Parts: sequence; structure tokens; C-alpha cells
Amino acid sequence: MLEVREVSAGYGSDVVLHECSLTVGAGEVVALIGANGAGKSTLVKSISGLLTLRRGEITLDGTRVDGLTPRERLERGIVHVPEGRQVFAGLSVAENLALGAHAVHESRDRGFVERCIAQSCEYFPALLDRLGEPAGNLSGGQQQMLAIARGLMSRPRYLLLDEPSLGLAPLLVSETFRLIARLSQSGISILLSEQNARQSLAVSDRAYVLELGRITLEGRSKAILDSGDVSEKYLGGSGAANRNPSRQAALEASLRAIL
Ligand SMILES: Nc1ncnc2c1ncn2[C@@H]1O[C@H](COP(=O)(O)OP(=O)(O)OP(=O)(O)O)[C@@H](O)[C@H]1O
Repeated sequence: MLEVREVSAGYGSDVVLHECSLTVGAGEVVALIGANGAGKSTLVKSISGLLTLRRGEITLDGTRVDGLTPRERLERGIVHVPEGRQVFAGLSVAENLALGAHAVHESRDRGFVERCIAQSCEYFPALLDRLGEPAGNLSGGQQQMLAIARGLMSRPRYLLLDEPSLGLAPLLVSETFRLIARLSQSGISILLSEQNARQSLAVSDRAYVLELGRITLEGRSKAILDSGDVSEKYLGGSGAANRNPSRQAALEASLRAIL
């Protein structure tokens, strides 16, 4: 089990998360839902190690991991697929995927990497046809698939998906949520950070609602969906991302730190 206990975190003098606690059990899909700016990405970055905690602790199967580097957490199976896809546009699809394998395996053995690519792309057959092309040539939806496939190259036990449906056309959004269900069936535990509350609740076992850096609601996803406890502001759709160049630069730096 992945356990986040009373975690506070932030940037500079700003405290964004206030004593947040959540768990992701083996084989579970857990949704972390909240509006733009609620702190979802900050919580995900705290778990993967891109952000240092101010307070609290994070354990994996009872062992503290919050003192570990992002790479050490990756090696223990905590894999972060960051918001905004962040594929390396100038590198080929295969090179982007290989980076995922190299992030955890020192071996640069070509056969090994090729086997990893074949396994990861079982979920994304369309990528197999385009391995030699620059990732920048792919559509937005395909780049999102590539970002997830790159995460799978690291053989996750706990996959942290940050806003995977953001900016995708409705058909691709549905496809992304179907993919999450398939990944879960293969035994990967998933923390799904999303603004798209309705579909996240539909695909997850349990959910937490994050508002202004605080967990304000938690429970079985179906019960939350049925109860109407989550207001229209969460169920209204995917919302628009709060994008600005400096934030985009910070996101890209995050990706480089993971890989
Ligand atoms: N790198 C950063 N430096 C400073 N402040 C940041 C940084 N990243 C996020 N923030 C701020 O932290 C708060 C929470 O942002 P966060 O990205 O965690 O929210 P979110 O729920 O993931 O929303 P979004 O959908 O916009 O990603 C916001 O006020 C945001 O402006």
C-alpha cells in the first residue's frame, strides 16, 4: 500500500498542501479530484519526490520513502506520468520510450529495451507503427499515449497519472479512461489526478476531493457519484488548464528530473 500521511508541501514561502492524507491499496484505482489549482499536481509531485515535504510522511508497504530521491522511488515502482504529456518532441517515439526504461534499468541492452517497448505498446498498437518518427509529429492524444507508455517502460507498481485527459477530444478522453481500467486489470495500482470528476469517479474504486490544498471529501467513488456530494463545479467537465510559460518550464524541469 502507498500511504500519504498528513503531508504539507508548497513552493517557496507558499504552503499549497495542508496535512493531506490518502492511501492507494494494491490493485486499486484511486481518484484525486479537484478544480484547477487545488493542489493535485503538487500532491502527486510530493509522492514521486519532485517536491520535498514540509510535514508528514509517505510510506510504501510500511517503509518510509519520503526521504528518497525521485529515482529511488521510481526504482521501488512509484512512476509519475506528469501533466502536460511532456514528450521530447525532437526525439523519436522509440527514443522517448527508451528513456523510460533507462530511468530504472542501468542496462542499455538493445534487446531488453525492445522487449520493454513491445510490452508497453501492447496497450498502444498505434505507437508501434510510428516508433521511428519524431514524437512531435504525433497528435495530442497520441502524445498522451506515449507519455503513459513511457511510464509503463519503468514497470510501475504504483502509477501516478496527472491529468491524463487534459486537453483531449471527448472521444480520446473516453479512450484514456478505458485504458486506465485496462491498466488496473493488469495489476497496476493507480492514483488518478483529474479535473474530469465524473469519468474519474466512474473508473475508480475510491476517491478524494482536494479543495484549496485540503482533502475535503473521501469515500467509495460510486457512493460519491450517487450521493451528489460533489457539486457541479467538479462534475462540470475537464476545465481549462492554468497555463503560463513559467509553469510550463517548471513542468518540463519536473520531467527531466524524473527521467
Ligand atoms: N512550480 C510552481 N511554483 C509556484 N507555484 C506553483 C507551482 N506549481 C503550482 N503552483 C501553485 O500551487 C497551487 C496548486 O497548483 P497545482 O498545479 O498543484 O494544482 P492542480 O490541482 O494540479 O491544478 P492544475 O489543474 O492547474 O494542474 C496553485 O496555486 C499554483 O499556482
